[in-house]
Amino acid sequence: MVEEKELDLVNRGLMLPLMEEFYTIQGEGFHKGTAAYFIRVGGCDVGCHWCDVKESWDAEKHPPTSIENIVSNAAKYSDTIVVTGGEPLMWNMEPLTSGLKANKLKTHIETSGAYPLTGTWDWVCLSPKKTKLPVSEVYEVADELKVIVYNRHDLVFAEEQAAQVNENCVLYLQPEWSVRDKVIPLIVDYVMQNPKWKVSLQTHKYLNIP
Ligand SMILES: C[S@@+](CC[C@H](N)C(=O)[O-])C[C@H]1O[C@@H](n2cnc3c(N)ncnc32)[C@H](O)[C@@H]1O
Ligand SMILES: Nc1nc2[nH]cc(C(=O)O)c2c(=O)[nH]1
Ligand code: SF4
Ligand SMILES: [Mg+2]
Repeated sequence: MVEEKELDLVNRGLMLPLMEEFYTIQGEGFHKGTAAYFIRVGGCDVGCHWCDVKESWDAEKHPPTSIENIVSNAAKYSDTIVVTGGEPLMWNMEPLTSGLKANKLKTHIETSGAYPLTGTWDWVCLSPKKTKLPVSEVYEVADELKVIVYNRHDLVFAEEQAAQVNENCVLYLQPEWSVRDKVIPLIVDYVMQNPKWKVSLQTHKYLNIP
């Protein structure tokens, strides 16, 4: 019975399968270098073969946690909260972001955009994936587009995705970590030839922080 009730609360976004939460420095994209509290929500079915957090995929491995607990923890650490996963938009983000906003916290999301947008966001980082493309409403609100480059074709994909975001969206190419030595030269050349793009690195991995 308890489990059924929890399932209902998770389905409504009042509890979330919480994988981990940690205070660190945003390593990637527009807000790189900014201290932020990360909330990593379990569950993802997008299936990127190079995903650096595959342990997040199975939501059932992560304990349903009440958003009151998540919010009160977050508020102790930072005024900037990054919600990531897993794919956070698999869940109803409205209760979590309402709670964060009630505490005057800035809400940022890292998402593949593969599910409809829920929640209230100060910053949306859209990282689209070929295996499960973003829904149109996420292209409309994205503040930054961050395309992961694993091979040359990802530069073609990046342009296709850039054609769909709003005009104020900041454009980033980020090397896939395991092939960084091979793709960084491609990205550097491409950005110099196409300066509407910027380079994003996973700087937390160079800094040896979470
Ligand atoms: C783990 S994902 C979680 C959020 C969401 N599922 C998404 O993909 O945007 C967080 C960010 O890390 C990026 N990422 C994941 N694995 C990576 C890797 N091996 N190299 C570079 N970036 C990676 C994703 O593209 C995304 O921008
Ligand atoms: N420091 C740090 N910055 C990040 N930016 C996006 C991350 C993510 O996994 O969503 C991430 C992460 O895992 N750590
Ligand atoms: S969408 Fe994000 S969490 Fe899901 S597999 Fe891809 S990188 Fe990993
Ligand atoms: Mg990460």
